[in-house]
Amino acid sequence: MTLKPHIVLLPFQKKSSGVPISRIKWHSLLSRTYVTHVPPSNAPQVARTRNIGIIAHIDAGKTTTTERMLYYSGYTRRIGDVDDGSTVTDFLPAERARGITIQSAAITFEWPQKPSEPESADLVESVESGTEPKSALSHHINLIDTPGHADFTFEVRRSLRILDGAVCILDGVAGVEAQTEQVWKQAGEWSIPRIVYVNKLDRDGAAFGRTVKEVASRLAGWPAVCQIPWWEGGEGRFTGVADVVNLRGLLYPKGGDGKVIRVFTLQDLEKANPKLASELKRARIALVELLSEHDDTMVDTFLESNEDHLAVPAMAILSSLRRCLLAENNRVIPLFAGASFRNIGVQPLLDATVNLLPEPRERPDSEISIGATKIGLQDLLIGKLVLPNADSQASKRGRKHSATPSVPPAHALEGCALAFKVVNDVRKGVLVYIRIYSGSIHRGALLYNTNLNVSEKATTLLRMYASDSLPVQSIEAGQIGVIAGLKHARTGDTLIACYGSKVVPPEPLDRLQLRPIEVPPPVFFASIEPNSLREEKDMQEKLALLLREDPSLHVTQDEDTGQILLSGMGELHLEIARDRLVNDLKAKATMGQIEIGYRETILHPSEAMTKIYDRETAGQKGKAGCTATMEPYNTTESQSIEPPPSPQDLEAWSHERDGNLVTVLTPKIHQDNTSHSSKDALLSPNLTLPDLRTAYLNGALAALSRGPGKSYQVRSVHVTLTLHPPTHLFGTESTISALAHFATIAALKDSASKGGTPLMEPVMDVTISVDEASLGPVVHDISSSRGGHAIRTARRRGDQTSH
Ligand SMILES: Nc1nc2c(ncn2[C@@H]2O[C@H](COP(=O)(O)OP(=O)(O)OP(=O)(O)O)[C@@H](O)[C@H]2O)c(=O)[nH]1
Repeated sequence: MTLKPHIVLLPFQKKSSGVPISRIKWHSLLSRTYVTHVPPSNAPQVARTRNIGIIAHIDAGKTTTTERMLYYSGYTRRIGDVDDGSTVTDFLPAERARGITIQSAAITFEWPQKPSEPESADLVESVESGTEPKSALSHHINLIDTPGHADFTFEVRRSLRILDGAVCILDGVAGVEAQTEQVWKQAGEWSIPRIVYVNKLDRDGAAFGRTVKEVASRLAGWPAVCQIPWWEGGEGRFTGVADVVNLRGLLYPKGGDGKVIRVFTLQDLEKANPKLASELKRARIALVELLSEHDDTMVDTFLESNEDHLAVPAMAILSSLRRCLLAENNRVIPLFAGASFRNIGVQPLLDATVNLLPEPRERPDSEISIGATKIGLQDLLIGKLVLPNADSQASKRGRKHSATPSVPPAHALEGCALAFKVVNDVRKGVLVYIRIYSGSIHRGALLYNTNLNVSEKATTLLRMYASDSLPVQSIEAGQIGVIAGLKHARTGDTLIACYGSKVVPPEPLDRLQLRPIEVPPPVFFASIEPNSLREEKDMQEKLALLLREDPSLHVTQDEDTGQILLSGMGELHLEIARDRLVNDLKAKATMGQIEIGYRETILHPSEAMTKIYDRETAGQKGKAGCTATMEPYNTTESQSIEPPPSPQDLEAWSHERDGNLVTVLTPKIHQDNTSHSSKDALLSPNLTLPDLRTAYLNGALAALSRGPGKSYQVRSVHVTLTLHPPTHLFGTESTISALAHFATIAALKDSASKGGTPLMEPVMDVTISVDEASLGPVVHDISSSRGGHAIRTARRRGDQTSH
């Protein structure tokens, strides 16, 4: 089979050296005319959609690469520059001022550019039958540019969960860096297929071979080298790439914008640059060998090609790479080369994202939860879920328990989306970025927020092009879009649309939540004060908006001083939050010094402290009680800690949160709501056992949020709350929660009276990678001036750095 590249080779030109060189314009095929037409479709097809993220260490060149992508796709007419603050994606003033990406920006563009003439049916058929690469047809790319700084890890995680694939950019000089390993691991947690782009190969000290080795050792995979760098004269200037899949050289004329590329076939290359040609052949052999180890079809193709590595068709290699990349537990990492700043290598990278990374339907079913039940969304839609009624909220709403299990009315679900980002736009107001996981969301649809239990109307739907937007009528499954004007939705909320615009979806769809992201506890805080009393309300509103945008920020109020405290993940995180609040949202407020979020703990176990509530409220008799005991709890040994031994008729339930363990002990409740020791109904009719546990847990957590010493959060304690029938009966959820709160505070005070509440400061385990020569000074610096301890130094395999 001969591979027809989706580029037109212009007639050979003879250079003075006599070497034939073909000259192409990337995607110039798009100007061809065709006879048969595909009917135009308004909704972009899911198969032609890629939801792609760019992940990397800070400064690896994510924004620079994104700017080139936008330029080559025709979205921008000039190339934006990070260094003069003229990029499209880093559009926040703070991002432009600092030259770093803070918020992920979602941008949509077409790659290759949509042709002026409709695509021919022949071409579509060739792509569908696998004789032409997918990149021969225009695709809809939703690109998320993510921040690289460690303080914005949460922002990266939030973007990662909605991606179908990712491009990991490496700095060709620095290689695989600490944050690269981190984000790589995080992307792995969501099983996101990833390709690697080695950038900055134009810089002095760039080492492609070493970077490939680091990909193998530090990202724990098998690098499938799809391109090798083309250095002028073998070691000089970086001038292009040799394409291992298609066996050709792509030379970028110096100083150009990268749109014109000279293509060399292998035969051309053998004459023009024999060294590169032989490297290219060796790389091809290695690629075919690697794929054969992971993909049986490649073994067959290799045998059919008379065991000639060079004769294996390019399309077979592309398909094999794709199969490996999409396989469960994949370890093959396709690797590309370039220098985005010099406009080298970006178009082939775009082709690779289309050809290798999956479309939304090729991803595993998205995990959802309905109460404590976890299931795939598609499984829910095809009726695989049967919920036991104990888990249902029926009892909460005063409905009687029913013996028959309930099947969720999945057919009522019109659309299900995740709000993955909230941004306040100066002109357009609050924009909520959503990814649709099922069905579609139409303009005017009533959306039920299952996290907040509120409904709101999607009056305006938009497709975003960085800071520009285009109104649309609907957003379909697999797509990313924006809803403007929502008043409540926060980052991470699940939004549900039901047929018939029901205000509350039928049970249990009202509790359907797409897998949430754990928000890590904050470690730094600062006070925020309005400049005058009149500004307080406005500041509070703007803080609320900031929290909708970024759930890793927390706002609390000191009960004694009334001071408002803003806490976050790091100093930079809080500084940026202040910039957003004061400069962008124009709140008239001042932020105090950034301080460390200490924690309080206890040293001794407490006595059992019981609190009883026995009173008539609104004509109803109520009686409830709770006993709390507390003991030190070592989180590092949490695996080995078992729930405390409980008497035979008691049942233990434990929950760990922010380094504390809360155990709730209740009698074993029989089906008829009685227990072993009593024939009376144990729980009031409006209360289920899960409700009771949640109420206890909330009460205990509220008590632990403020220590008795210096009002810092309490950590490393184990609270045990016990419900004793028949004393502790008939409370409502809020009285039970309040009792658990008071009982826990009493236990905390009792422990504190025995040995005080020592303060704990956050300690981080940090891995520092340095070259061997700098090891001594760095260790000295850490221990002498920064009070740190180097726990271990080790040499990375196959690399000159120690950590
Ligand atoms: N020499 C060279 N410099 C590059 C290249 N790509 C990016 N840079 C420079 O590297 C610096 C960082 O580039 P960015 O694109 O902002 O990197 P980033 O990964 O988006 O950075 P953050 O958003 O802060 O995480 C800028 O000064 C770029 O001009 C390249 O291919 N070659």
